[in-house]
Amino acid sequence: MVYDAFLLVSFGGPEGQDEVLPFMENVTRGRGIPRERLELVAEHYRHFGGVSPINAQCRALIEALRPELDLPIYWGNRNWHPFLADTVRQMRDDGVRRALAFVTSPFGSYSSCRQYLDDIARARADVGPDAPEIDKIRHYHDHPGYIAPHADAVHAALEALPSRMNARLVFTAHSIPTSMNAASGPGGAGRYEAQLRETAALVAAEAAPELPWDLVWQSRSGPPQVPWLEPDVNDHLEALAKAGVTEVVVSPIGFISDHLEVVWDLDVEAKNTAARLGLAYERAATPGHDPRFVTMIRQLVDERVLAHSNVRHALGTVPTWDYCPADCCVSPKRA
Ligand SMILES: CC1=C(CCC(=O)O)c2cc3nc(cc4[nH]c(cc5[nH]c(cc1n2)c(C)c5CCC(=O)O)c(CCC(=O)O)c4C)C(CCC(=O)O)=C3C
Ligand SMILES: [Fe+2]
Repeated sequence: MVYDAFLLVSFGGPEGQDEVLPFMENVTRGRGIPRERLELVAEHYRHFGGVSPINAQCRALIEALRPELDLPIYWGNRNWHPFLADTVRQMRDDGVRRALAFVTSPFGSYSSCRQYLDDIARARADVGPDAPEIDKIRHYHDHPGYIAPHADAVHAALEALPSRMNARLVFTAHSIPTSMNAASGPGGAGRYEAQLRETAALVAAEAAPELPWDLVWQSRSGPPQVPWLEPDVNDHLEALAKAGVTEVVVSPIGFISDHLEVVWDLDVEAKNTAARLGLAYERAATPGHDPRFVTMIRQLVDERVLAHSNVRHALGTVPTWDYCPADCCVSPKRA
């Protein structure tokens, strides 16, 4: 396949206090999120001057990608500037015909896959019939370029624990409604949790095969009567402390960078929970723009450009696919 541009697609985040509420409204539009939850999360952004770290992280990733890619690089977000529709319009004006899109989430599910596909489709429709074709790069939950930086980070965090006695690895990812998890993957195969479990197993095997580990969930939203994936990381820390664990490494394997859900929900909230319980706590880093992660993106581009080469880096067995079928990761509201 011939591509004439690379497109980074991300979540977006506010970059000042006056941008927090309009951003939050974009995120939650039509998603049934209670007003109190919205205000609570807005407060988290306010602690950082209303500036989410995510846009700077996207800019750093783009700079790291420039020497690796032979294609012009564009960037568009779901929820904040630069908005995807503006970027796709610019691509059209620049004469781009067919672009390859990399999404800043490695996993399936409506929130982490299909919603991005819908965003791309809507942006193209906004631009009109001469909008470029845009193909999304596959999931990369078990790519060596995703596993290795996480594993090194877990290793470094373990080294920072006071003794490594009675220590436990806690992997965490964004919680989603259980119905959304069930609808993840072709035919609704619960792929979100399955992929995350595989990522966790691979990172644990590479970083600390001798240690027990768990996969837990964070940043739950939505109305209380809707079931989301559990246990929550804070509840899990309580259970571990009760069971005699004294030291934990928390590894956010669900995320590629230290965005707000990492620097607030883990570095402030979960850390406070651990302190209250007397647990030694280290949070492992995310890939960010680690050179191996950047190389991974180049390899994923090559994989699609040289479709005949048949090289498909993967350490696990949960399959990945290039084009999501129509029944893949559908919104549970519409399912
Ligand atoms: C699976 C998943 C990922 C990982 C995949 C991916 O990376 O895409 C993710 C990432 C992110 N989520 C983010 C921020 C928010 N997510 C929210 C709300 C929600 N997230 C959900 C799921 C996910 N979210 C869901 C099911 C909701 C409920 C609303 C709905 O059904 O859609 C809300 C509203 C308040 C609240 O309800 O918490 C905010 C502000 C940011 C930016 C952080 C920054 O600014 O640094 C990032 C990277
Ligand atoms: Fe999908």
